[in-house]
Amino acid sequence: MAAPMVERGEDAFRTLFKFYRRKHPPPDLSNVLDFSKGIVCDKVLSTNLEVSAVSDGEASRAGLRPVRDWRAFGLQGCPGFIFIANPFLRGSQPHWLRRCLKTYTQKPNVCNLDMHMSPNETDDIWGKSADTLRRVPCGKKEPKTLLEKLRWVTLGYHYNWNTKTYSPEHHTPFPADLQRLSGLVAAAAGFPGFNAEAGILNYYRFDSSLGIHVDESELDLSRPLLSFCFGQSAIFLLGGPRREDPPTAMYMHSGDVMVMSGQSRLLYHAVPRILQDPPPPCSLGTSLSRGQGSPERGVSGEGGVDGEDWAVCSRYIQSSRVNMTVRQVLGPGQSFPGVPKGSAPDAEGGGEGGGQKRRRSSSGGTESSDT
Ligand SMILES: O=C(O)CCC(=O)C(=O)O
Ligand SMILES: [Fe+2]
Repeated sequence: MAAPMVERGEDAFRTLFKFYRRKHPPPDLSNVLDFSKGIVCDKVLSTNLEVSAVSDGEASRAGLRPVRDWRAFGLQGCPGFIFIANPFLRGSQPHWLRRCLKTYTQKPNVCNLDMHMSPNETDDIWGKSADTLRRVPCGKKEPKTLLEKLRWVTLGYHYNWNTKTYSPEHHTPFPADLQRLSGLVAAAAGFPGFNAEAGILNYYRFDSSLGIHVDESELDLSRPLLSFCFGQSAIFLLGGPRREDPPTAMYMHSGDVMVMSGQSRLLYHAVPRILQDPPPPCSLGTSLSRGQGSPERGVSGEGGVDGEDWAVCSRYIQSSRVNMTVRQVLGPGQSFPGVPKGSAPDAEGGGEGGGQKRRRSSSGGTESSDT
């Protein structure tokens, strides 16, 4: 069945969300835009980047190709929306994926499991899951590991899913490497001086989705929102400024990056589906693999992902998708209401000191039918 005709009407977004989420019969994906194929229709526009804003060396140290080689697109009717089709160097996605699974899951970062488990139980999610993930063959029924139960992690200014706010009291250092990566992508997109202050990492399984929402909790909405995806492909729906506006459906493949800025910063969006069999070209098989036989491209001197860690990452990602959204919360010189200027905590985070429905419930994050 073809995608339903979307009308400007109350339920246009909801109708398409349900259409793409449906399992039986599987939805017709022929209307889903695939930026990895380039400019395939007049809705897709080419976008110029600030090629000289990022040196090749800086890009390479963050695991990115030279900016002149990035393929960036815009969308008719969505000014400020930039889709960058996998700008990562071959072999650098495993590095970032391992950061999402092994490092950013550590305290003092906050995750959904903290809502109903003791700090002791959630203090080493990777360590408590790795052996099982390495050992148990795919398809074998075993109790879920903590990594498989993980739905979201927050970084920097920790998003409060209940009040939908950030606060100066709940802040921990933002990971310096992710801050650098975000600064480079933002600069290439025309936003020099981007200061990554908050991150929401979403961990999706095949039955997860992220409900229709708009990200408006940041105090300075003139700064872009960046989104990085790893793992299984997903369908992303980008709507309009009103909740009921009909959305455009697009694939997000592993390595793809989105920048939501300008008018598109406040567009409604959702992730109705994670795809089990990504359509070709499947970026998982090529760009996310460590590239057998080829030298590993390390990032910032981190070196490659060793075999033991890769066994865990690759097993996990066979049935998962990880998305990082990075936000600047405060504008330059801005402070939280009631907090005198200059008293905000250090958001730079010199080290690693270190919530789908985004119908955000108390536990927030992605929703899946098994939680
Ligand atoms: O997973 C995605 O691609 C979207 C995530 C998102 O919209 C969010 O975290 O606000
Ligand atoms: Fe969002």
